[in-house]
Amino acid sequence: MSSLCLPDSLTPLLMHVEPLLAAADKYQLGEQVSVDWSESETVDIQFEERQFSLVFNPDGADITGYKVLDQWIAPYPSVSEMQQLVAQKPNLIVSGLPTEKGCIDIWHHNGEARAVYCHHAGASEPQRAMLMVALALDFPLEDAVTLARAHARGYMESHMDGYGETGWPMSRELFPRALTANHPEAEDLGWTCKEAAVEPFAATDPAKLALYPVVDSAEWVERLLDLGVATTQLRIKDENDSTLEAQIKQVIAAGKAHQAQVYLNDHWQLAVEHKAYGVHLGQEDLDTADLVAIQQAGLRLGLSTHGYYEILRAAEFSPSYIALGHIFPTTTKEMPSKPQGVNRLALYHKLIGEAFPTVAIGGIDLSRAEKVWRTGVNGIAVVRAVTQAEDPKAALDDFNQLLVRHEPAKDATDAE
Ligand SMILES: Cc1ncc(COP(=O)(O)OP(=O)(O)O)c(N)n1
Ligand SMILES: Cc1ncsc1CCOP(=O)(O)O
Ligand SMILES: [Mg+2]
Repeated sequence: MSSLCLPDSLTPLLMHVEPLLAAADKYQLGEQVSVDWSESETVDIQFEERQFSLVFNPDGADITGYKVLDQWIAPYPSVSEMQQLVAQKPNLIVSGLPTEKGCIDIWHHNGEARAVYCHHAGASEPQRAMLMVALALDFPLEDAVTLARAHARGYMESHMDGYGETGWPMSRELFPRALTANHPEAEDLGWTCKEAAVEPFAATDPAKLALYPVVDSAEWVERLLDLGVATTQLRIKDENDSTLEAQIKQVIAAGKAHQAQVYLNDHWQLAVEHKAYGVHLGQEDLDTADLVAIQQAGLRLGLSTHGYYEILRAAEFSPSYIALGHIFPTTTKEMPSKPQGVNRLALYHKLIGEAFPTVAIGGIDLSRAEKVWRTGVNGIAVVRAVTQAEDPKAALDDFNQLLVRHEPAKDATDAE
């Protein structure tokens, strides 16, 4: 159970908060949230042991908790000025800053500013309501900001032409775009990007993604390919492994011989050098890897994501697939984020739609595979379910029997 306590002055927002909590309940997106109000000046949110506050446009300089600036009077500050300010102030959220052609939301992430941008801001009260609700449901800040903008737009559209979404935002058109070098307006906006713009990556065959074992040796890759696995990944985390390059060359050759999709985790330079089928990279790698070199070499790219904003950011790079995780607790990798669960996964898959193939990963075994598959994802990536199976061949057979599409993927979010 978490709680959301509003100051008296914000109680009119309850008419927006309550339907959102009902939608979160319907789609089982988090714990129950109790709502209250008080004479405090701040919005107070408690989630398990974590307690924090939020204040909109405070007069005084010193408040604890997030400080949200969402009321703007011309002349507006410049985007670059706000980018620099937010980079210095971890608790500052710049919300709906008007720009020449739209509006921008900016927040702090690990010493820098991140942003989403769109052309129509939507309605401000639903935007505030979603920000608070998403935080109370324990979405990370970047997802709360992103959802808030999508909901503001959905609400506004539904009141203008009846075609928007007043419940939980789902369709991609409502969501803002992550501001990266690939956004055609980034430069005109004055937004400084670390990454370079990149062309779309080569396609992967989604039909071959269904079962996607991730393993830590060339021996395992070859064993799986011999057993008919169509997509796999070599994931060697030891940078000092003296056999790394030899194993990489071995799996690339084996993948070609079997006409299989063999991805390499992390080691993109060696992947480019030896002309691998594809590379899998994490969010942090996006800041350092040379995506242009990977794309120009014709390699496929899979990207890890852990929530709404990261999905929107990944989409900007037009990867070959988007991985969504971790879905369930896992002991294979230490995860900084929380398990997403199948219900959030269903929404992420729906958001991505047909734009990119999707792969779910993290804690998936045979007993959980069916409900993951029903979300409509194109692939299920597993480590222990195969590598620790008593009989890996039997495990592959069991997965393969399950991971078949008999009919068009049902939309799990429409299920009552
Ligand atoms: C299919 C797939 N999805 C996610 C990951 C995780 O990648 P990353 O976030 O880069 O973490 P490491 O695997 O490098 O620890 C993956 N490897 N494959
Ligand atoms: C590499 C990785 N990335 C997110 S979860 C994960 C590990 C998944 O392993 P398992 O299938 O054993 O839970
Ligand atoms: Mg990685």
